[in-house]
Amino acid sequence: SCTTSSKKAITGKLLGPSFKAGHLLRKGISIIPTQVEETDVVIVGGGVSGLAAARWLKQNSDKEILLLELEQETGGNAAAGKNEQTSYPWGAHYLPLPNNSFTALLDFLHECKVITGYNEAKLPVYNEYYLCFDPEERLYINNYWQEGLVPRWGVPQKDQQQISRFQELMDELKDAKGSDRKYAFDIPLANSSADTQYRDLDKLTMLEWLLQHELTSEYLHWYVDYCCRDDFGSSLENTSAWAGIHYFASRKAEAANSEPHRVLTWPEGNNWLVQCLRETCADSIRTNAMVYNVTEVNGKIAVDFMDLRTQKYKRLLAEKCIMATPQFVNQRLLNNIPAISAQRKYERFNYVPWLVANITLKDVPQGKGFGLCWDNVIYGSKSLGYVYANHQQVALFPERKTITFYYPLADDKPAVARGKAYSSGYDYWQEFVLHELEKAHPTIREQVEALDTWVWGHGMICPVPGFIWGEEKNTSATPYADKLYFAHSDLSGISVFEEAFYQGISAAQHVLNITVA
Ligand SMILES: Cc1cc2nc3c(=O)[nH]c(=O)nc-3n(C[C@H](O)[C@H](O)[C@H](O)COP(=O)(O)OP(=O)(O)OC[C@H]3O[C@@H](n4cnc5c(N)ncnc54)[C@H](O)[C@@H]3O)c2cc1C
Repeated sequence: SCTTSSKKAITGKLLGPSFKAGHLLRKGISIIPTQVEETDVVIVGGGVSGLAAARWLKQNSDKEILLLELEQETGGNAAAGKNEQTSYPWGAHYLPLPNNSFTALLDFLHECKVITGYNEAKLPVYNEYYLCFDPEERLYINNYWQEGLVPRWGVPQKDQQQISRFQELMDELKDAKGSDRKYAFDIPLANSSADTQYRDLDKLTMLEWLLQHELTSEYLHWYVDYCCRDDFGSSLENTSAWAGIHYFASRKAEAANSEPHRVLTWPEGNNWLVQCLRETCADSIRTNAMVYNVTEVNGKIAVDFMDLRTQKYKRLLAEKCIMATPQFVNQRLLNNIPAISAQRKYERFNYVPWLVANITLKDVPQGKGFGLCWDNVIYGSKSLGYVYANHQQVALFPERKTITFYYPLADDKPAVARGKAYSSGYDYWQEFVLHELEKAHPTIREQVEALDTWVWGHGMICPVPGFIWGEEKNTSATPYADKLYFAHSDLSGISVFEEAFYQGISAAQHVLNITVA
């Protein structure tokens, strides 16, 4: 924690990923450790991608592996916290029902009993405790809470018609296939059609695409912009149209006991899934291990790290290594492999900063209209509203409620937004969050007891036009010398659990020389 405050009797802290480590890595460490250990495979980074790679190697080989994670806990962006009443997410909070073609993910969900079995039609049966309970979503619009997030309350007829036309276009694109017979939009996105008819949409912004289709309604624009901010932290103006459409057209789930649009969620968000992944490889994980240099020594990969607990420097020598770290980190770690540092460019890897707050209240004030839901969004606000963490608890009427507020800092260029975010203290963020929430709940301040904030300086990769199917990302994902592999969600270009999981598994398959299906 950085600072604490008791302003207005609301207690709170400002938290975030290890800032000191980032500073050390930017400055550079040139120490060559004398303490050396050997292993078969090293995985750098213990987010979803690194953990998915470790699980796969454990289950499909007898290789000795070691996973090095900078923070005290694994999980990366899918971090979670806890108060006396409930667990809550600091990052990722839900997983949409996956496509049934993504069998590796279904197998994992079966393993951790999120899927309890399959019906006669081979459709997955989902555990009812993890399917988001009703009521799922509401939107505060024209001074009223309406059910669902698509704007309707007080929305003029002509706008509603445009919204319907947009939804019809998305439904068509959901079924569309390219000349290679692959879906135009699929998850993992690497399985999507290579047909230029679709991939060329990556050259446009989502706003340009809407305008090309004469979709001009401000209500529709707000809704699509909200969806881009929710999934990518970016706005209509800087999201690739391919990525924006992917949000609506890539999901084709079918379940035995659920509507396809429902989501899987837990009070602690996707950290629940992280714990399941972690259990499969716990004995191979070393936390508080800050990797600062990865290089090639006598045909092996040398991974140098500092043990943050003992301040000792160590080297691991491995046959193979998976970098499950984002490229803005790899950029600092791979400088001593000339073939990599000379060839790779990172300018187009843009990471949007995010602000997340967890707020404990006596009660969420009731406004006019539909009651408290899991996801509560405010029309016209640049925040994503809030998620109600107690929603998935089975206990009724908790004494205190906890809500998680999300805000992507998408208005400035990422580096500028990051600078501002790092230089703002706790009091600034407390006021910022309360001000946003007051747009729907004018009396909320009186209810708040604790308000903690978390700044993600590099929250999410932003799919700016030309990035997803561009050269730069492709080059960064290419393995080096059959020894060094890359597996972070930024190499998909969109930051979601499914892509991180896919990246981890496909790197692990490459390590084992298995051709990826
Ligand atoms: C606010 C927010 C909300 C989100 N909500 C959702 C959601 O609801 N649903 C969803 O599917 N996705 C969501 N996401 C995205 C999701 O969290 C990510 O896609 C996914 O968890 C990323 O996993 P990863 O392994 O690719 O990367 P990361 O989580 O970035 O993992 C990288 C790991 O590497 C470690 N590391 C970094 N540097 C070093 C070093 N030098 N040495 C050792 N280790 C190092 C980091 O500490 C980290 O643990 C959200 C993201 C954010 C920021």
